[in-house]
Amino acid sequence: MHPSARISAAIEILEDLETRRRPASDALKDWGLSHRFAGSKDRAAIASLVYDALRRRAGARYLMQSEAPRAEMIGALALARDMTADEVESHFSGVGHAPAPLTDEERAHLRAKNLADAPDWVLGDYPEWLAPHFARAFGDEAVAEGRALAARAPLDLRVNALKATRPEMLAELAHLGAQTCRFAPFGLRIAQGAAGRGAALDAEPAYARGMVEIQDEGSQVAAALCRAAPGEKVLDLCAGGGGKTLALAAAMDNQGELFATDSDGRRLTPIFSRLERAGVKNVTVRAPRGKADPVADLEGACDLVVIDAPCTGVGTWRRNPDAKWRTRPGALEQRQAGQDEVLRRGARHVRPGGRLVYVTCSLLREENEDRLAAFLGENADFSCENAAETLSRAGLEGLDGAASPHGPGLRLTPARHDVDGFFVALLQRNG
Ligand SMILES: C[S@@+](CC[C@H](N)C(=O)[O-])C[C@H]1O[C@@H](n2cnc3c(N)ncnc32)[C@H](O)[C@@H]1O
Repeated sequence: MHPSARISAAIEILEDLETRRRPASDALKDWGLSHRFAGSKDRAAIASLVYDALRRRAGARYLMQSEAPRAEMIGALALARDMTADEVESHFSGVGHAPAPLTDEERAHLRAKNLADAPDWVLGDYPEWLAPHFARAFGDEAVAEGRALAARAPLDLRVNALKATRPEMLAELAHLGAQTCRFAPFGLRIAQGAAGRGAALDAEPAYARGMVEIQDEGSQVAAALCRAAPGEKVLDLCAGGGGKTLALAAAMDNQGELFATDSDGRRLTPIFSRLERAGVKNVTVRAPRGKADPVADLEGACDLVVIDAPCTGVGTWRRNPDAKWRTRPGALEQRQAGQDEVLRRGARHVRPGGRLVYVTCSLLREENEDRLAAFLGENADFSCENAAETLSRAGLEGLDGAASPHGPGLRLTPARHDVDGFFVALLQRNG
């Protein structure tokens, strides 16, 4: 397909999102099914255009003074792709499958490119309703953090220490431009290609054999901060598809016991094949059965309980820009209640002297420091390590600027650390 025809297709998909209010991945899939002539390169390029438009939706709408999908696309080409007004116009020729030429009004807004008086939520490209929450979390850095969350993410891999070493995998994946990550001890990073095209990892033998896993560097650091050690009894209470479980098992060198469960059994489905592929032997998956607690026997018995809590996922917007517009204000309150509940549940399974780790991929205080403070207020037998202690115990002293300014706990952000946003707090149950 001609690049202009891809832009037309992306506008069509943005219109579909607007009218049917459904996830971008569903709309893209349906578009592919009904346009079978489009090859994989076309589909990837169209998806990248749609996601770029979602990343810069607030800025594009403000720039173009319109919420129309076509205006979003024009604005996004200027803001996310740095196209000049002439370049944008060259795609909107109306010839063949290209979108119709710009109207005088569209041309005027595009050429003025005026964001000078835009509010912070437009400059940072986050939903208006989140503006007070961003200001509360980041103060003067709200725009910078929003902008970093609106950027494209690189592809991060974790070398599976059960099967390979980082130097081996660095050499194995050199042709993809792999580099060592800045903070994660087993991390490799592969930059995105032009126009957001990622590396074809599925075709790599190292990936097929479980020597590397896809995992954002922030998530890898969160797992490393847990200090899971060989021989320990560990519970991963919100294991989902097993991203953290695999990292914890590798840190334990397959020794000791690691229990993985989740309140939603369907979410555990991918974990079985992932464990197999990664050569993990010390994990027992406990899927929920009816109302019975599948880990009731572990109460008061675990050296370490990891709570990778359900959250709004604000920290993952770089990879999932659709989510920032789909999350509604009510979701935040709902998440907070879920987080309090899962913290209470997790605490019961920690042995005296054991550790409880609270992790979210959110950056909002309401889901992080506030939940931690509420938990500590109700549970005098737990105390929270300070950030410097947590970093030095995990051998991650180099992680500058990670101490949360709002209380104990650590905050990794895309603007400061160039990783997905995460919050991590290490709690100790007094002996
Ligand atoms: C952030 S996701 C987990 C991601 C996963 N740990 C990973 O690294 O791939 C949060 C998970 O918590 C689960 N969850 C929500 N409430 C829960 C509860 N009360 N007990 C256990 N799991 C819960 C959700 O079903 C969801 O799968």
